[in-house]
Amino acid sequence: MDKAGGYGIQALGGMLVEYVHGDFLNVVGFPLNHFCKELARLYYPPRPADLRRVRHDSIPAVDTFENLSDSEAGGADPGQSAKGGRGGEQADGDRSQAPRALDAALNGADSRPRFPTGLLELMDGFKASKRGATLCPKSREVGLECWPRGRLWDPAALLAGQQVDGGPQDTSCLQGRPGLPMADHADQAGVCWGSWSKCHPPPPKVLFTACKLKLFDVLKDQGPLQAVDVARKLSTCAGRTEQLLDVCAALGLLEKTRRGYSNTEVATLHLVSDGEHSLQGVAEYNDAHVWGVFTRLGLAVREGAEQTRGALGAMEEERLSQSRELTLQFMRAKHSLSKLTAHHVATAFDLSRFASACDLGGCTGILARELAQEYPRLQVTVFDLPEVTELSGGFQCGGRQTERIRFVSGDFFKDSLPEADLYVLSRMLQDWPDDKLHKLLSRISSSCKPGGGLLVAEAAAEEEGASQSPRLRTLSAGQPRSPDEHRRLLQRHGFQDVRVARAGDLLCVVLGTRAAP
Ligand SMILES: C[S@@+](CC[C@H](N)C(=O)[O-])C[C@H]1O[C@@H](n2cnc3c(N)ncnc32)[C@H](O)[C@@H]1O
Repeated sequence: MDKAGGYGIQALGGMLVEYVHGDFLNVVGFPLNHFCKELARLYYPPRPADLRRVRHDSIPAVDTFENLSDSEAGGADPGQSAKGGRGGEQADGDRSQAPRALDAALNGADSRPRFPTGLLELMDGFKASKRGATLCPKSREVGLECWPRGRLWDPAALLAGQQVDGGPQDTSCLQGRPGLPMADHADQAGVCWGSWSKCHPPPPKVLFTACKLKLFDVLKDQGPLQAVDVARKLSTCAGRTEQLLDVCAALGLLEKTRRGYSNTEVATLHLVSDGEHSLQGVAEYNDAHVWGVFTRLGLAVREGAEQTRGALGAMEEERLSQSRELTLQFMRAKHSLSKLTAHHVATAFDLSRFASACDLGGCTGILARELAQEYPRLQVTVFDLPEVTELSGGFQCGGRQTERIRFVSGDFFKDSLPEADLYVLSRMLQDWPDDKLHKLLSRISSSCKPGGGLLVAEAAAEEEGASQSPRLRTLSAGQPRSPDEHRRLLQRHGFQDVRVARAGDLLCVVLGTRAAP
């Protein structure tokens, strides 16, 4: 009986406690959070990237930590965390960030999941691939232990009309669309799909189909379930559903035990449609608008990438004005991906010297929100096409930092750019053909004041000289660039002191400072 209440909340006695309102550690008896905040005010804080999440196994409900932060965000947001941190180059440091960074670590706010590289490669895996690769990319990170077979995508072999191991011929059985063999999608150059077997549908398509059927939602709420029960709930064919479930299990998206199928961690986190970190939007968009383009690989090679893009009807952005539903689908895809990367981009460098930023093509404003959250003095403008900004309201989730974010409609090729100390281009450059890319960069360069900055975040391509996988880009008129190519691009447009950082597995972030003209 050495405890005030007769038991220790940090030990077995924690079982008696339903929830804690406030600071768990205060209840334990030592206000460690407060103590550390005070320490952080005295000393320079560690970078978020260097912090490890503090775990207390004896804490009865981890949720009790969620709202401890008195940081700018007004509480813990599962979207903010310390996994990324000022990732690349040494930031100069900003003392005003100190309590926040430490709060985040101590308060368990670093609940951002590890970057699901394997899953995204699975979703995007059909766009380009490594020749002869087994496509088992870093799969352990996300639980994608193995793919059904090796050498799934080999563009060179496809073009040569050779057979490719383990590929699908017909996914229609899984989609309930009888008699629509993949051969129907074969492009005009005669790309041979014939060797894909019905038992080994293309992994991305399996994933898209499972998402579309809401398979992961059903298992989240009611799993583990036997195949026949899943089929009943989805109103699908029992035999085909079992095959779909088995392939999902082989891909590491589901677990199969005697009790039935259940979601793996990666599925729970990223494939359940209402999850905070759901990538359903990406799956939905890729399935509806990207998959079909890949099947026109031969046309792309014969007539050029822009032709292939043209096969969709128009450039992606031009099509946005054609349908509100398409625009929303596009925004959902960018939004869900950006949620995973925005923090890495915002913290790749210390941007605290800038008072204002403009995210060009900022879409739903996820990066703007992260920037405003990370830099308490920063005013952020999201600049995007009118059809996008008009729908952006549906993606906002409040928070104090939104007062410092505004949305401006316009076309960055025609309209004057909003004034800002820092211009941001996230995932904007690699899809544009060179002429448009240079036009955009030169407009930014003219608007940017000396001493101002340009921050570019793009999917990281291999460094020049590294052994590069052969690529066939079927979708885009642009091209991925290596960090050095980005550096030269910015220098060419009047930016100096260009620094490069890696942000997560996916992105390369580049920051340049506008030289005096
Ligand atoms: C590939 S998305 C990138 C979205 C976001 N930056 C991200 O990192 O997820 C391209 C964005 O640029 C916008 N965009 C395309 N052309 C534009 C233009 N001419 N003027 C303004 N925004 C444009 C699109 O509406 C879209 O939101």
